[in-house]
Amino acid sequence: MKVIIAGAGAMGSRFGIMLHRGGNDVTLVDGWADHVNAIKEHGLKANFNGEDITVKVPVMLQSQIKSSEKADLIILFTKSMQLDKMLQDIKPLISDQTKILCLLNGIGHEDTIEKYIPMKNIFIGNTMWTAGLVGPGQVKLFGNGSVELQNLGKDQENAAKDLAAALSESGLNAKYSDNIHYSIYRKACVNGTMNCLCSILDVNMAEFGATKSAHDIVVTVVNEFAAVAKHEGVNLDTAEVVEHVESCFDPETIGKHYPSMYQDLINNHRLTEIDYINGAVSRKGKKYNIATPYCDLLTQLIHCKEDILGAK
Ligand SMILES: NC(=O)C1=CN([C@@H]2O[C@H](COP(=O)(O)OP(=O)(O)OC[C@H]3O[C@@H](n4cnc5c(N)ncnc54)[C@H](OP(=O)(O)O)[C@@H]3O)[C@@H](O)[C@H]2O)C=CC1
Ligand SMILES: CC(C)(CO)C(=O)C(=O)O
Repeated sequence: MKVIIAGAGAMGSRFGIMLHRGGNDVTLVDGWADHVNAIKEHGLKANFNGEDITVKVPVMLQSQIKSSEKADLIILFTKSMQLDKMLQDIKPLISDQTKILCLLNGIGHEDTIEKYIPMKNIFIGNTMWTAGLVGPGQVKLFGNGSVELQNLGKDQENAAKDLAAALSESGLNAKYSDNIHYSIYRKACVNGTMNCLCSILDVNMAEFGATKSAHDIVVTVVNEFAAVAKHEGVNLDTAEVVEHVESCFDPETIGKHYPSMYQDLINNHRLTEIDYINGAVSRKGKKYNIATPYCDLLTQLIHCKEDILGAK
């Protein structure tokens, strides 16, 4: 399968490496010139579960895509703020058969994708895999994960199941979901707690989980997400979602991970995806007349931190 990874940062590199090792024809596309040049020159370097590996894969700078062979599958892995621009830039790689799979964190990305891609070719989902960028051309990958996905287009259920099976052949542990909007809200609850709180408190997920207030904060934030989701026809089982969120505290699995928002804001002084996570719940809360005080405050605190750190 010819796979393009559109957004080859930490997660795009993980998926690129795993799909390449699984025998697929993988090309990376990214907008960060130093990263692209490092991969071109030295290959993509990864510490993969403790083993140092180098993977030689083709890589293209997003601004320099001309015409090329069309992809069977494009996996979108930009940050939320970069998604629209990436979709504009990868047009030459898309045929009317190309499947587009979006695995970004956050709520509502289908609204952006639908502007560029016919519904029948759109697949959305989320992932519990983790990854960290060490520097240009270099990533650190540890732990296990999973992917859930579903088709947005009618009559594409078998295509979605085939796609999940193809990802699983490369070890990505992907499953078809028959209610992906539930799964996306459930994952957004993980990000709506872990990402902002670890960034504000300067801790990893296990360290946050070990605090006395962690459980109460998680329950309150999950309840705010659930109240908003209900207005959109998604009925979250809040007890199960809290349990799912708190499974991230385990230092034996992914607890030692610093969430992607921490990597952006604290390590790299980059703007965050907060407006697509807690910020999206705040906005929807106002629209539906639902109070979301924790999401409002967490969004404001992350924006304060962006200002303090001069994030760009
Ligand atoms: N990291 C994780 O563990 C997880 C992340 N996700 C989600 O996956 C999506 C992709 O996230 P992730 O892979 O972490 O993104 P990264 O921050 O690793 O990469 C995204 C893009 O940001 C730019 N960039 C990143 N770091 C730098 C830097 N230091 N200097 C200059 N540019 C930089 C690059 O593109 P450009 O130059 O075009 O800006 C890069 O392609 C997000 O929606 C995220 O929430 C989901 C699960 C886990
Ligand atoms: C790993 C996880 C689940 C932590 O919130 C994540 O999605 C991220 O880092 O953005």
